[in-house]
Amino acid sequence: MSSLSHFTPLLRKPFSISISVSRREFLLLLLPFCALTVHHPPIVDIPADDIFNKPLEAYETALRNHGPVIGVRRKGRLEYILGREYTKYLFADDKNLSFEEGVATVLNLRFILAIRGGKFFKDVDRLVASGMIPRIEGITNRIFPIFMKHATGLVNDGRQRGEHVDFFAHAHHSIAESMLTVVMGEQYVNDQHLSIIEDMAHDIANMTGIYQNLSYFARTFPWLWRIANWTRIIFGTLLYRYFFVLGPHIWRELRHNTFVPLSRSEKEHDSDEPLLHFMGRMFAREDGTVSVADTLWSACLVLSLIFASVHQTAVVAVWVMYELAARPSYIPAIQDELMAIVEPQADGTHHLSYESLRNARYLDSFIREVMRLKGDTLGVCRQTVQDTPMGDYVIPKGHLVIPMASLSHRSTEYHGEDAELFDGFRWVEENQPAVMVSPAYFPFGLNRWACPGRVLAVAEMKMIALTILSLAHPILEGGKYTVVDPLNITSVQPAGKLFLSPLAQPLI
Ligand code: HEM
Repeated sequence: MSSLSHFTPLLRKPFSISISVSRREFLLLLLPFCALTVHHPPIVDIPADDIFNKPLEAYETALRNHGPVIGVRRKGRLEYILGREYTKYLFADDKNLSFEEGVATVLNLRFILAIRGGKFFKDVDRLVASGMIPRIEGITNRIFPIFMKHATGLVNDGRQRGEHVDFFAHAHHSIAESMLTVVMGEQYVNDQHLSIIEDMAHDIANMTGIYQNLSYFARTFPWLWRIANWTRIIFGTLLYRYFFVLGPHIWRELRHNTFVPLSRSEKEHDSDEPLLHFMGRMFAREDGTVSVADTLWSACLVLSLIFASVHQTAVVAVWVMYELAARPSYIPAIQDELMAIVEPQADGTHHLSYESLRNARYLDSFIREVMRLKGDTLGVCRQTVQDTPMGDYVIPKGHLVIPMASLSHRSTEYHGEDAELFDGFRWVEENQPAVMVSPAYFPFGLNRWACPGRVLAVAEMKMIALTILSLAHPILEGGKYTVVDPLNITSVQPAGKLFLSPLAQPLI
């Protein structure tokens, strides 16, 4: 019997977080004294085919049969998977379970932790949380016309060709242009820069292994695949295009201007300031200049921001549009809502401000329901930085720990008896917007490291959906789509032929 097992009944009770965490700390103190008898979680062998083709059933069955903490080997790595009851501990315990270590491991970016005192994630977080989100009103005003322009082009294109549209390319392109505008300013938006941003977002997605599950070679020889992939991307897109083409502009903006350091600046919320100038203020020295090292670092931060913001939002926007097309009965209420919130302008055009997007409650609820039920399995993760007690077990240091999202997102204890049922408007009266995370709903993560860009992400998804619905009716061939990578729902868009049937009279 485990020497820790006499604590087990206590840990199984539904303690408040503060009590349970202190118990876990107590257990940690005991660890050195009972190191010889600690129990590691059972290692469960799940065939690779099941992991990649039906992960939800495979992992849920394994957790049901072997307990709520199990070890599973995937792509040559031993990972620990948690059932619903332990998920909240994972998010609460920032000391033992590191977000930065975990994400760096999963994205194949461990070297980033060794640079600049390991401040990479904190800097990106600050950029988004302080440089973008406080300016969300101004940002929305600047980028809404971009979404409207591309939606009009897409619907016209679909009509002229009489064919289905590439909705992922549309979402990716619109978001990339928006981000280029927000990060560098309107004057830098041109076809060449846009194609670099788009290719970079795509390549980094590739580099981090997002499409790895889809390739037999990558799944079977992960190390060889990583080396080949990295070499191609670093010497191709990254150096040749990003650093040599966009790099000089970033250099000029940061090195040829002087900035009032953020600590002294009075205009904290200048809504028209490109993010690059916010970076200038963030890294400005006392004399207002930005050092060479900080300029190069800023170029890297821009790169990671492009990846974090473009790819995933585009993928989830596809999920939302495909679900709307697959469930057309929800569309009239969302179109009515659009008519109620849209702001007619003096020049005859229509605008959607951040405030009006916030009032799109039916669409917001629909987005939340899509994100809850689209089938997330192993999405967010942490890595143990020391041996970490979890229930009856101790998870050894240096391993990824991943909550099984479906067990929380579809839990009847959290969401009621009809938890599995898709009810697109269930959140309208509940007052739980799509950005509000909890142990019951964490597609944007939870607690300290919850996605800092989720307010912008949801606003962009709303702009993408509403601009299309104002012009056309989305129809999926056969009324269905297929899930391409069931293990990577959030990062790989579903497949299906989407047609946009133009409305007789555009709504806006
Ligand atoms: C639908 C789109 C998006 C989804 C589903 C998403 C999801 C996530 C998730 C799950 C995490 C990790 C949270 C955790 O482990 O607790 C994360 C982190 C992060 N996200 Fe997002 N995200 C989205 C869009 C965005 C956008 C638009 C931005 C930037 C404007 C952004 C910036 C970041 C950053 C910088 C982090 C790192 C964590 C931090 O710095 O605190 N994300 N996101």
